[in-house]
Amino acid sequence: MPVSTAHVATSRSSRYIKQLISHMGHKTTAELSGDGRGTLTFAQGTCVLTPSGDHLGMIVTAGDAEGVAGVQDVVTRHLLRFATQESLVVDWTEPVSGSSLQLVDPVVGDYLLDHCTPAGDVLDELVVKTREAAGDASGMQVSRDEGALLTMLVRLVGARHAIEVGVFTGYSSICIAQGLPEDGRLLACDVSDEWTSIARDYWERAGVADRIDLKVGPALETLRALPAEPYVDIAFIDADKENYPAYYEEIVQRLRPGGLVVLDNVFLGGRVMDPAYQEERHLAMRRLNDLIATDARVDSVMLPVRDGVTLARRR
Ligand SMILES: C[S@@+](CC[C@H](N)C(=O)[O-])C[C@H]1O[C@@H](n2cnc3c(N)ncnc32)[C@H](O)[C@@H]1O
Repeated sequence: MPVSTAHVATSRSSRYIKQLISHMGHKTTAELSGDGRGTLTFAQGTCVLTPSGDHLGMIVTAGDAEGVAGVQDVVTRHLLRFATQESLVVDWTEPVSGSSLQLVDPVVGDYLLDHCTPAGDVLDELVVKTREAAGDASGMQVSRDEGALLTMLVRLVGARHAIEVGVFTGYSSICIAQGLPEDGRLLACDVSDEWTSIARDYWERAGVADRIDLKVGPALETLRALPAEPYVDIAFIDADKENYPAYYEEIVQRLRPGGLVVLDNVFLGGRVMDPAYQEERHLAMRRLNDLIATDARVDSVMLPVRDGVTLARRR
């Protein structure tokens, strides 16, 4: 389903959203949610309006490019009519389908892989081993730049207590553990004995096995059994997407002030922006991304690293 967005520079976004919702509510379905977002639903498609201090965010989706143009036209005309005290520039992006979004240009992707700290022999060998053992599923492994980012974040936070949800063959756990001090601990959660047996082998080879406690079983049960205290310095979530909101909730309440939760795949390959995708994992990720952006417990930023990485830092 084609999607198009516009960021309109203005300090009056909340006011415009209320005006649009109130005015268009006479002609179409118009809803204002508790966090100030507006949704206009037309026969051709929808427009979601998001308020911000310095701009109005708009996302239009429709069945085809013609429908997108129709919704853009109605919303733009009304918005410009309400903007009597300023001259707004409404510049829509070309419509693109969520599943065909090019999140990182391959040229940029290759260039940045060549410009971060080398991963080292053990991690390079683990990439090869994972490809042999897991075939197509090896795509679940974090990339070298994302691994370097994890090590960097662990060090920047000065972490001693880390949690990982989603171990697979252990690449990201090695990156996290390598950032910990000698007496640091990583609680690594996964349901698979098969994948984590490879992880154990490579943790040994990387010299970090003594810092990692592996817990095989549903991660939600493992997290719920942890002390309900703010002792966690950093957590990395990279497992079943349907459970992300529950993982986030269990972890955020255990983060110490300044502690960080890192969430992988928050774009779901671009599908999170495209309402044509309505499976449970799409709905869960959309819900969580919206929640984190307005969660008063954390400061957050979403990075276009690979498939999207959110950093949420406990206040
Ligand atoms: C995307 S992979 C993790 C990749 C890993 N971070 C890496 O860098 O190699 C997702 C992992 O989550 C695990 N997983 C899926 N559902 C789970 C659950 N309910 N609890 C714990 N782990 C789960 C899978 O077994 C899989 O190994």
